[in-house]
Amino acid sequence: MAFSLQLQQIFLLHTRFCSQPKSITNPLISLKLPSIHPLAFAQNAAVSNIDTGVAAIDTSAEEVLLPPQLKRELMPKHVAVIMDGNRRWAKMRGLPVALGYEAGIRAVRNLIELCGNWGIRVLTLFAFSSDNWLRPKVEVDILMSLFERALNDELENFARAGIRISIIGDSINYSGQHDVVQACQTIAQKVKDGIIETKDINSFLIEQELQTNCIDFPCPDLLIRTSGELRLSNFLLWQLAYAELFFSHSHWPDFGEAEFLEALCSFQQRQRRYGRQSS
Ligand SMILES: CC(C)=CCC/C(C)=C/CC/C(C)=C/COP(=O)(O)OP(=O)(O)O
Repeated sequence: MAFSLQLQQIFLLHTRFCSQPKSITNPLISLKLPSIHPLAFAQNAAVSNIDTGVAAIDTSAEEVLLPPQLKRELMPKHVAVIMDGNRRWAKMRGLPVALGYEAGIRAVRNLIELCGNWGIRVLTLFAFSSDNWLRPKVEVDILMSLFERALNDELENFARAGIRISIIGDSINYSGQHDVVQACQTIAQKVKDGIIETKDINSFLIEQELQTNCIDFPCPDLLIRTSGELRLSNFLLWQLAYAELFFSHSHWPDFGEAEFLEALCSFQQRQRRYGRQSS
């Protein structure tokens, strides 16, 4: 219950600070508009999307100061992160789990700042999945109260910075499979109501019905998962179709600037072919 109040606040923030591109016909093109600078913070089992059309943090390409290892023209527009290893980080130090998540939240703050500084427009964080409800109640409660506190603490700062947060998911939790299922249900209903015909169904239409529809979000270019796990765990299943994957051995609370830089350098060395032949 307390958490839904937060969601309400987030959506208020969303309505107030988000500046949407006008006359969008192709969502991918719309996100390249230089006047729109979305930075996203996906919360939930998924996170969200932060969009800033606000001059105060308009990090248009020319103004962004990048570390020398990175090439501006090869920067990802959207980074998605599975923030694994908070409990293990705490256990390794003989600390309670809650302190692992608190350290994880500090790593989130740091990453948001780095993305803002380096001109990455959208950041999506996998914070709580449908499967996470199966964890001991005490751990779920800890996570929920930390989300609530972190969002309460940060909302004003985000608003001031013009950062827009979108919560992705079915109420609090998120499942990539569920997102595809709900998109199919919406489309089936439109066919039933005679709004579209079966032959109109294509990947663009499905994308539009996803909770992360590409009008607000370009699909992630880069997925980072920490803590050495090599799985997608039901995260952004459709949207990660052409994402480059980077797996870090660091536990999430230890994922800082050096680790992010390593992931971005690795990303910039990839040859992205989107299913085409190599050149
Ligand atoms: C406001 C906001 C977005 C906060 C984010 C807080 C945060 C770091 C959440 C991570 C949640 C989570 C279920 C991680 C996965 O495993 P695990 O880390 O619980 O444990 P593991 O060591 O068993 O992988």
